[in-house]
Formats: sequence, C-alpha cells, structure tokens
Amino acid sequence: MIGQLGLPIFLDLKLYDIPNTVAGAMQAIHVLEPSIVTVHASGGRAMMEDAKAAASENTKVVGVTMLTSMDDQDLTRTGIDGSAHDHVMRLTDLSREAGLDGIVCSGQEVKSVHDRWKDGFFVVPGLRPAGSAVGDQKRVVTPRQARDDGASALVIGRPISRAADPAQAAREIEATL
Ligand SMILES: O=c1ccn([C@@H]2O[C@H](COP(=O)(O)O)[C@@H](O)[C@H]2O)c(=O)[nH]1
Repeated sequence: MIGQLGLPIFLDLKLYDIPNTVAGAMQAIHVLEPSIVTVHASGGRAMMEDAKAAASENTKVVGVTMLTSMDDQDLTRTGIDGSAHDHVMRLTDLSREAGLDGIVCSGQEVKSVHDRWKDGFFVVPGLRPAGSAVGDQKRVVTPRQARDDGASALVIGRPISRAADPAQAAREIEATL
C-alpha cells in the first residue's frame, strides 16, 4: 500500500544472522523495492558486505549500531567495555568499511558520526520533542537537535502515533525543524 502511494519504504528489519541467511532475506525483499533496509552492524563485516551485495541497486543498507533504548550500563551488561559513544563509533567504521550506505545511531552520537563520515546516510530514532514521554528510550534528543547535528532521516514513533491527534502532533514537530 505504501509503495502504491509512491512513498519510499523504510524496512526496519534489523537483520541479524549469518551472511548467507541475511543475503537471502535481502534478495527476498527485492519485490518491495525498499528505499532503506536495516541490518545489525554487530553481525560483522562479512554479513554486512553480503547484505549490501544482495540488496537492490536503489536500496540503502544501513547498520544499526547500538539500540537507542540502551545506555552505557546496559552495554557493559552485554559484556562490552567502554562507552556507548565509543561503541557506536567502532560500529560506524565497520559499517563503512563493509560498504554500507550509512548507520542508525542516537542523536547523541550523530554529530561525531557525521564528522567522520561526511557522505554517510544517518537514520536517527530515539527522538522526543521537549516534554514528551521518553518511555523505553534512553539515548534521546529532540528532533531539532538531531537534524542540526546531521541526521539524514528522523524516526519519530510514539510522540506521533500515541498522540490524541497524530496529524497535529506531526505538524507541531515539523514546525520545530
Ligand atoms: O536504535 C534503534 C533502532 C530502531 N528503533 C526503532 O525506531 C522506532 C522508535 O519509536 P519511538 O516510538 O519513537 O520510540 C521504533 O520502531 C524502534 O524499533 C529505535 O527506537 N532505536
């Protein structure tokens, strides 16, 4: 339906599997002609290389670095030492080396990511307009902050979908940009 409306399709599949399986999934979605597909950067370089190779020519493949619902402490609990910032930078570099088009990161890192990858495509979720409920997100910034810091695409879910008047909420956010 979205495709029939002529709107670009963002498939946030967050693929995370061995290279052969991820490549098969990428081939299976050719029919949808997605503009953007996500894979987990922590799946490794070979997986990302094969994902990109199997994607349609017009599909941007972006690597999810570290979920915006996690902070430094959550990262440590997964067995990874160091800060969220450092982890995102490491996975950004790996995504770039693998030939991806860009990454997914929080608005707290997008300025640094943009500084080291000038022509990358950066998807930023975890966005909250001032005063709106944070919910399960931990690394949040406002949509305006993310845009000013170099985000290519803003992902805004519940502040719009759970608003009493979603269309009005979207307009109010747009007015801040
Ligand atoms: O690190 C990530 C990666 C993806 N998401 C996705 O973005 C939206 C955010 O929804 P909100 O309601 O605005 O929190 C959701 O679909 C997530 O799966 C993310 O939040 N963080």
